Amino acid sequence: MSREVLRIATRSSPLAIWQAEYVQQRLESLHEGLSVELVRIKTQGDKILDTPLAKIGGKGLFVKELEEAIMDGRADIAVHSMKDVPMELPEGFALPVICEREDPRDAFVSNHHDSLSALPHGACVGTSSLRRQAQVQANRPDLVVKSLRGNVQTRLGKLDAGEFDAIILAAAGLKRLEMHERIRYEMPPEESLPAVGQGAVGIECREGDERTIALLSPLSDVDTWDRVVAERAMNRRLEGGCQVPIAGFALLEDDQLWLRGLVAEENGKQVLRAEGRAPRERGAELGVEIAEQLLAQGADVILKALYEKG
Ligand SMILES: NCc1[nH]cc(CCC(=O)O)c1CC(=O)O
Repeated sequence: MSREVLRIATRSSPLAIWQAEYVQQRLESLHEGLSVELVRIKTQGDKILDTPLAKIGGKGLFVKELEEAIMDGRADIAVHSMKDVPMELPEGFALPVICEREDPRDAFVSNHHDSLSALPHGACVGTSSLRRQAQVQANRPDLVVKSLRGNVQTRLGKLDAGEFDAIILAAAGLKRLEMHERIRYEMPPEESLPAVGQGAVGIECREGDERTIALLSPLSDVDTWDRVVAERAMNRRLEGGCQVPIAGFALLEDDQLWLRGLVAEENGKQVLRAEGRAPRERGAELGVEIAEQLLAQGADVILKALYEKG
């Protein structure tokens, strides 16, 4: 009997490879006789490193080229950071599984300073995320935020070379790559509300590919799913691309979802916040409700101004 094969399309950054290998190992240990292979793809988003992501088409860029590999038969599934997955999938694709979430918080990384509040006046912080930038500037208007792109290793290298006094990265990436010791502290959600889907890995496949969906389904984590559904419903209602200063973070407490949302001006001058609770099976409605609270406070004006600026 020939071995059954499943191919995973993945970006070729170390973090993407870690995530793909995690899915590979889980699938192979769950399904005896299944052989899982990685198809590494160097996406435009990984190649163009000198331009802010927002200017070259946003994070959707990371996802699209993996979808093409599924469509033309080079791969059966794609493994993504949920943070990078656009709110609407193209026709013909499904995202049936979200795996258990790693630490969703942002991490403060610095060689000389303990925290954001301990940074000297006028210090330089590296991040390319408008969401992180806005929250840094809201807390510390005196700091200078400079663009920082590249994979996790590249970003740490720039910090070590002295280009920044501190940088902010996803804690999940550092923990997965066994670089926990670089984290000075995990920023509490009150200080840096995480991005929608941060720390969660999702698996995409062809719509209607029931054989693949059946193989994947044991990897699904229902708590993560319910949380990310609420966060993404909020983002969808805000029509937020990924390159906008929007944060959304849900927790489960006794089967109740608690969703916090934020929309900000990138200079941090205006920060809108909303939060609410709902039974876990009503995450989609809760997301819409929090988005509407933000819109009523003026989120639409902030977001429109951003899109017009381009
Ligand atoms: N924007 C790129 C990206 N996409 C996912 C992660 C981290 C891992 C995750 O959120 O699951 C990162 C790096 C970062 O934000 O520092």
